[in-house]
Amino acid sequence: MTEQSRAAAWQGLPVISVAGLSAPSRAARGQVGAALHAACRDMGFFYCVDHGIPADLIAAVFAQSRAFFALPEAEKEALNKNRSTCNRGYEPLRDQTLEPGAPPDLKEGFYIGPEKPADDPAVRAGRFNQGPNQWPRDMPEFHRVMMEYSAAMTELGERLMRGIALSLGLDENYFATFCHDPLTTLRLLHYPPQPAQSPPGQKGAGAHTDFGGLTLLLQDDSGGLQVRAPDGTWLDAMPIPGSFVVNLGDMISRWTNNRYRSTLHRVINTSGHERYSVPFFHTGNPDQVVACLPGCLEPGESPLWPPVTVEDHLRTMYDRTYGR
Ligand SMILES: O=C(O)CCC(=O)C(=O)O
Ligand SMILES: [Fe+2]
Repeated sequence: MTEQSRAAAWQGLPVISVAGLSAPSRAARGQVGAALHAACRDMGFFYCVDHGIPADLIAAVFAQSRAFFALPEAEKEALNKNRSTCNRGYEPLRDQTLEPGAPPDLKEGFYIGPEKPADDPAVRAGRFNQGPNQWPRDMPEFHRVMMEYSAAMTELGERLMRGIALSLGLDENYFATFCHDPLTTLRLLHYPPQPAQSPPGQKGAGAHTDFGGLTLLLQDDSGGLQVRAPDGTWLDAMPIPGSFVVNLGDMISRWTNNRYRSTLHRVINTSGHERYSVPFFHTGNPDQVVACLPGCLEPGESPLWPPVTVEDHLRTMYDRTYGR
């Protein structure tokens, strides 16, 4: 690696206990809001602890994910997301290029979203990323575990968005329409060890920002996730057992005119073994128009981006990174 990197767990990425967000006391919730404010402004990334997601559910998600990626190639291919009208299912190795100009990403994945039947009005209208999932046939626990986890994570995403509202001095429910019937994506990822003789610039996931509202990431103990600090160095986001790495997506930077950051990050799996991670994207309601918040503009300052809907931004970014 030619670029400087350094350990971030205690040198840059804060660890935030979010237990207070569920407290009846407004002051306790406000304290979490203040911690979120500093983290979102400085880094756009933090470790989230005391989140209430059961450890056995997290362990079950990892176990099912490992079992899925160990299936014969033909069984995974039968669920290729090319067969889905809404980007659900299996994403083969090197399918996505997150970093423009870099080699395709050395990762394979599996996409799961809210289940909508083919006759749902949004699905009939061809709305982006909405529709039925594809499920592996001979993994009896897979569906239940993933749906239970998605439901718990959707709730955690909503809870954190209330904290973000507080952190911006807004009404706690400011993002309620954004959190209503949200697009969410549960993404299982598997990174093979990166071979020593790789093409220049090869990564597991090229440098990118996330597209939606919040990302809540589980990572195993391999390491390899790096976050770009404001001074341009790459920080290693070391695994902290029991935590989520939370980062803000493009919707929050657009809302706040970059007061809160949607920060570049990437993965390089130099651990020498398989790496598994599970990002959950709380992308938001597809119809939400995201435009610069009035409180985030100084007199004479202009918005950095025009208003956009969640759905339009997401479609643009999928097209860009999957080369369509
Ligand atoms: O695997 C990771 O640790 C990060 C994945 C990621 O950044 C993404 O899927 O957007
Ligand atoms: Fe990401």
